[in-house]
Amino acid sequence: MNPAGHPDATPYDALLLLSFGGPEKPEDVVPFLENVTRGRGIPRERLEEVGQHYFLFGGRSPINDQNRALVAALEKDFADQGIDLPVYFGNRNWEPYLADTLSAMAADGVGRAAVFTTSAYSSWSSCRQYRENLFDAVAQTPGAPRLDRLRQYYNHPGFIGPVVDGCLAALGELPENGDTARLVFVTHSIPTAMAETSGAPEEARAQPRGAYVRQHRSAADEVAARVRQATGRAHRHDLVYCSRSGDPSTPWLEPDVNDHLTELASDGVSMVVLVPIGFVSDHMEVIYDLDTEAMATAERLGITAVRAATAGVDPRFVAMVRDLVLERAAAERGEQPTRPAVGSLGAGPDLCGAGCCPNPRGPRPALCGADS
Ligand SMILES: CC1=C(CCC(=O)O)c2cc3nc(cc4[nH]c(cc5[nH]c(cc1n2)c(C)c5CCC(=O)O)c(CCC(=O)O)c4C)C(CCC(=O)O)=C3C
Ligand SMILES: [Fe+2]
Repeated sequence: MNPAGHPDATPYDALLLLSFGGPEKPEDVVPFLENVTRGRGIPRERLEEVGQHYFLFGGRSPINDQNRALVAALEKDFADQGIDLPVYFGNRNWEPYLADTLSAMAADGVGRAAVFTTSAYSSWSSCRQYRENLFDAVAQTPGAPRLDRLRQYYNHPGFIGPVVDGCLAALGELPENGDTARLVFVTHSIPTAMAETSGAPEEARAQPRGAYVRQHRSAADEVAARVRQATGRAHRHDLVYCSRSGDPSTPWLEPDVNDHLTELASDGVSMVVLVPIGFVSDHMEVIYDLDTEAMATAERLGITAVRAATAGVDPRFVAMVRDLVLERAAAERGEQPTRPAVGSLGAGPDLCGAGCCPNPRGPRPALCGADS
């Protein structure tokens, strides 16, 4: 608490919401895809296919609107709590670009900011890549603020709670309250080599499957256990993948959600809840890859499927962001804050471990690590 009795966000002057970005009109789609895939060796056919997903939705991804809604919810939450902290928004791949946001922060006199990313898990793609982008954007911005990326939150109760309620609501929409439904947890596939090297190197040696899969399993197990507690029924659950990209000859995490549904149908499963455990809002991977493609697969197979809600702007998720800011602020002041985490993996570190989640194309400087 500060002298006015409000929670103390010292030493921070601002919060930066950092996200992926998405196109907002048809003319944006191709340049957006070029931004995302520059130097990534993604085959032309895959790009054309993904472009079609965006055009199916009028060339507009919902992700930026969802992030603007999160910014507004955070501003209101901070105001209600008496926390005087402006909230900025920047993206890796589309407007508002991170570097432009940092310039605006510098112009506003922001000296130090906490950074919350809309990506909850460890891997190069979902964590270190964001930190590399932070390094690059700071390097090109005169007077850029000092930035502290907030810790991973895949196992924070403010994330798990809304996902559990999303599952319960989805079960309620199924016949017989979904009593025989399978919980199918879905996340973004990544190359298996990237999954294996995700997390800190010493962690990877102890647990060779990598932090990305381990963290998802932990979150999925925790959600399933809480659903069981609430319903009194044990639903079997699986972790599967969507949105595979890249060169078809490179192995990526499997099974794909559509293949898995086919497998479930042949095992006689007739009801499924799709749980987008890897995503925090209903962006294109959710509304196309799950709501459009996987739902069509389920229908073709005679499976009744419902998709569980993502955290979005659930008040517990918004409060989680506030708590992570205050927790880190306290730690930076030399205090020992409590660090909420559910499941067996514990709260992640404030600074990513040295050499964690290596870039498949070779080392690049990154902010917010023990070796930065
Ligand atoms: C782990 C992960 C997350 C979750 C964590 C996080 O959120 O960061 C995520 C999120 C997202 N991915 C998104 C969009 C795309 N991802 C692509 C390509 C790729 N994703 C990858 C991984 C991930 N991606 C990877 C390894 C590639 C291959 C290229 C590369 O090595 O980087 C491509 C290229 C076309 C294609 O799919 O091939 C697009 C268009 C959007 C925006 C959605 C919207 O617009 O609403 C979001 C939130
Ligand atoms: Fe992606």
